[in-house]
Amino acid sequence: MCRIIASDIAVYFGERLLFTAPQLCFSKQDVIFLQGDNGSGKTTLMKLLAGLMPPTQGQIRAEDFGEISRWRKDSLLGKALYLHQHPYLFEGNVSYNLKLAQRYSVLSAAEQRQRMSSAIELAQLGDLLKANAATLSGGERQRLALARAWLLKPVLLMLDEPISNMDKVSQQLVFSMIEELKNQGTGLLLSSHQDSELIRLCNERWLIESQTITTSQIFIPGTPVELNRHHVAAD
Ligand SMILES: Nc1ncnc2c1ncn2[C@@H]1O[C@H](COP(=O)(O)OP(=O)(O)OP(=O)(O)O)[C@@H](O)[C@H]1O
Repeated sequence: MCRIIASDIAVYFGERLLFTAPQLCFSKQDVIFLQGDNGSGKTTLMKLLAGLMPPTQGQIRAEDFGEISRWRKDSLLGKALYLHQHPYLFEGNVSYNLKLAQRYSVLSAAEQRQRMSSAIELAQLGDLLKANAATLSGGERQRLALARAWLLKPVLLMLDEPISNMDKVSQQLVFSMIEELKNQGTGLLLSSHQDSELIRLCNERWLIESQTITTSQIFIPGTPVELNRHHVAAD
């Protein structure tokens, strides 16, 4: 099963310890709620798992992804997609942003077409296709960014505060897209600095508190619990 495993990691900025974590495992089909106060290190953890920065101590490795490309062979880059809470959009209109993202898709042409129309419908971007991305509201930007990720059908996706600062309508649209990604088997890591509706979708919680990351199961009534799913064979 595709997964990213962090072992005995610690992150320091200068002398300051941000957090430590003995063992974290983020697998396809996991839906994890990452909770911690502002400044506790949620974004930093996502950057580590995306391979955008290394931990100060410890090791992070990817398993079972196959070879994406030669230059990425030993790298975490490109394995878990990370969406920043203030997403970067390309200069141009909404349609251009979607088409540019699709260039990186490895799906068949038919599936790409199908995902493009479902992305536009689910994110309700139909009336905005010709709008300049720079003029979009915060909620519309988030919806466009999630639609771009949707096009790629990622194995693992990390969403940083995906429904913060959104009105109810945008929250509901994003919530539905996340739920749909979950149903399709995408592994999700969803961060929030507060209690959130998102936790209803999750089967695990990672909590950053007192500079330590702890993990616990979230038991959803009526859902079978898969035993030993977090057992990681020692190297
Ligand atoms: N490159 C860096 N150098 C020094 N300090 C940093 C660096 N990156 C992050 N920090 C600090 O680490 C802390 C954690 O930042 P991070 O963005 O990971 O927190 P967060 O939990 O995502 O916060 P929020 O909920 O406010 O988004 C902050 O105090 C931040 O200023």
